[in-house]
Amino acid sequence: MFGTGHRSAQAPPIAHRCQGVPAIRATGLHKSYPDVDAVRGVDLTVEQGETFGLLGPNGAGKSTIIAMLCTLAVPTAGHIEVAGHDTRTAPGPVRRSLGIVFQESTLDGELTAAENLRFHADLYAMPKAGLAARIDAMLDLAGLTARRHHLVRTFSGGMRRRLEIARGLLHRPRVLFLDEPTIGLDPQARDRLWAHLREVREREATTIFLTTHYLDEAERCDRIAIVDDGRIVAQGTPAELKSTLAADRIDLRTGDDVAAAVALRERFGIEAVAGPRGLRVQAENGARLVPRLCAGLDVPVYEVTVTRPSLDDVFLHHTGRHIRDESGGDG
Ligand SMILES: Nc1ncnc2c1ncn2[C@@H]1O[C@H](COP(=O)(O)OP(=O)(O)OP(=O)(O)O)[C@@H](O)[C@H]1O
Repeated sequence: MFGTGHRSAQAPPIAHRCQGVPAIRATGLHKSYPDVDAVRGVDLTVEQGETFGLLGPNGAGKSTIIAMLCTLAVPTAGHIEVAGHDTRTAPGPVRRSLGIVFQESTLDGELTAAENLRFHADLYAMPKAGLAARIDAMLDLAGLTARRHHLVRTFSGGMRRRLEIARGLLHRPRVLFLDEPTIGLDPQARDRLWAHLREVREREATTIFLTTHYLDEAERCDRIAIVDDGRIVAQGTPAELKSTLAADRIDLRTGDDVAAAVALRERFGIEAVAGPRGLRVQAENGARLVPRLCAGLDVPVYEVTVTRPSLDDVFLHHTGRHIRDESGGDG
């Protein structure tokens, strides 16, 4: 289990005290198993206070990357620093600097919410002074003050996840790692969890590093790395990544798609393909083009939709595949 922490339970969030050192710096990460090279040359830097997401389909290597960053897996090659500590030479300080929320719950259902937190405090040898107040604060952050004496086995999936986050934060880590934090939650519970993560970030000043295969969750991160087949294929803010794809998608429902396709080719030099609603074309500045397109077609146009590039388009651009086809995730 993770090592002991001897900071005062009342100390301010350490993220305020160590400006300048990246929360995470990983270079040349590789992880090979006998049958598969799960991670094949990953470099990433996460600044303090960022919410950073690894986006990728199932099997892309996200959990393996997070496991190496958390010292739970030893890299085959490469170098990692968490909060300035080397995971190979200083695993203890690294472990004290991080909190982890795994995909599978590791709470004890036969203990109450408060008992689960106290158990964690014992594991981390947190000092008794200020501990009760810290537990109160974490239960308040999780919205579970009224349920503090209830057995965890009576909690909903969302409540458990919030309690796990509270537990991960109890010892004031500099980085909170979350592996697929919303897996198994319904859309409302997912939304509530994201609101919760925003509050965590504001109140605790913690760097948040998460994995997801949901495009809408990746959109909520400050920066993301898109992972496929053990490699990072693109990295940046969601807006930056989407801006690298110039073309918008325009879907047209017309009175005569064949005639419209001919007119688009002859008058605008645009090749249309069959789309879900009729015709689909790709073009820069779709919103500006639409009035000209409609005026230039001799057939009735019943419906036009312009869609800006999505992170799925970015994934498609870099890998030739849709992320949601493989993950069953949303769009
Ligand atoms: N302990 C292990 N032994 C052997 N192969 C493994 C091990 N852990 C992961 N792998 C393999 O490494 C590859 C990457 O798996 P990983 O779990 O990191 O992907 P992921 O992106 O997190 O996917 P998921 O979202 O399904 O967890 C997969 O091919 C997986 O089968």
